[in-house]
Amino acid sequence: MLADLRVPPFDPALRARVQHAIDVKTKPQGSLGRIEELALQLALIQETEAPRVEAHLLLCAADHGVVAEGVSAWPQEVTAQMVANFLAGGAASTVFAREMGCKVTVADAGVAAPIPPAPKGAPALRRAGIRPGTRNFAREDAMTPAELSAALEFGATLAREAIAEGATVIALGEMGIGNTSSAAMLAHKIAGIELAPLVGPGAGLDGEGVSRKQQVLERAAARHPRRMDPMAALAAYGGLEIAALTGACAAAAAGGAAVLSDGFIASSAALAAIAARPEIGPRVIFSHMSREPGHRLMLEALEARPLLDLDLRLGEGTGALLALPLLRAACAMLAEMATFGSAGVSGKD
Ligand SMILES: Cc1cc2ncn([C@H]3O[C@H](COP(=O)(O)O)[C@@H](O)[C@H]3O)c2cc1C
Ligand SMILES: O=C(O)c1cccnc1
Repeated sequence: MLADLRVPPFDPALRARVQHAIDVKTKPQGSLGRIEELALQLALIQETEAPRVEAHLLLCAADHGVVAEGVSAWPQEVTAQMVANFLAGGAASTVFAREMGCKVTVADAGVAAPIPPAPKGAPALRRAGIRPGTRNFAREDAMTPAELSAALEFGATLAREAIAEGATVIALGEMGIGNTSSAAMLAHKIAGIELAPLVGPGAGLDGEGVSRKQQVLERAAARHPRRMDPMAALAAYGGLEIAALTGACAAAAAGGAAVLSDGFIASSAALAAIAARPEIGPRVIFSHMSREPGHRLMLEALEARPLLDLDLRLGEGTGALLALPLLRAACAMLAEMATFGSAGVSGKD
């Protein structure tokens, strides 16, 4: 799926025009720092001098067979229960999405347990119908190549639908008990980062739990070569929700939308997409740096500078949602700020 996408380089003439438009605003050049960089990046991604933020969160959930090895502090059924909580609007991410005016698609990319009924009037749940959770990657590959393709395509479809409804920013959110284990394996095999510092507490393991997780992941890592192609790594160690987000990231980039990544797990999906197609990289904005220790290493490998550092360690797209006001401010700066000429301020335009 990723190999067929067209992701063109940015237009240098548009870059020069937008940079000039930013430089003649009534402020010392560069004084709005990363907000100026964001405005330029959004303009280049959206191919317009007037970028806008119409945000849509793709909240993909799935289960992980590797949870049988005791790698999470939480039981697997929490994934299904949290999906019901998303649909009811009571999770952190759905609260923040309402607050930020962000549309949400809740998607079951492969949840193992039955999802408790949602209240009347809840949004529809999108279902991939591929398989109820991955296989235990400590023993065998998590997915077959066909299951991986279906998960990538499922996420790509969600992104294309959101763009067709007007989204200009696609935010990545995930839920899946055990998915910090997948994310650590992906960073290890795709970016070549040492495994040990990528293994952290996730949703709340204690020191003993982290040691057990480390042993399980080291054993799992030995099943394959040290470095892997991103798609092979996704099939071997990925989650269905991570693969769906990889597909969504790639399709959003090809569709001219900005991708707003989230924490450790969402970033592993973006990492897989960028490793497969490096042209996607400049179209991804890394919203924040998670407290999960491996996230810093992953962002360094991607040469990415996150916008926020709020000690979040939740996922669900919460960091992406909290960064939306910065993207909106960047667009408003470009659209509404006066120039030295228009405001009669002594300057250089
Ligand atoms: C109630 C609850 C809500 C969550 N929302 C996101 N996560 C986060 O924690 C999980 C990953 O951590 P681990 O790999 O240690 O299981 C994922 O579901 C992630 O989205 C949650 C975790 C819990 C318990
Ligand atoms: O960084 C994240 O997104 C994260 C970290 C720990 C647990 N769940 C998610």
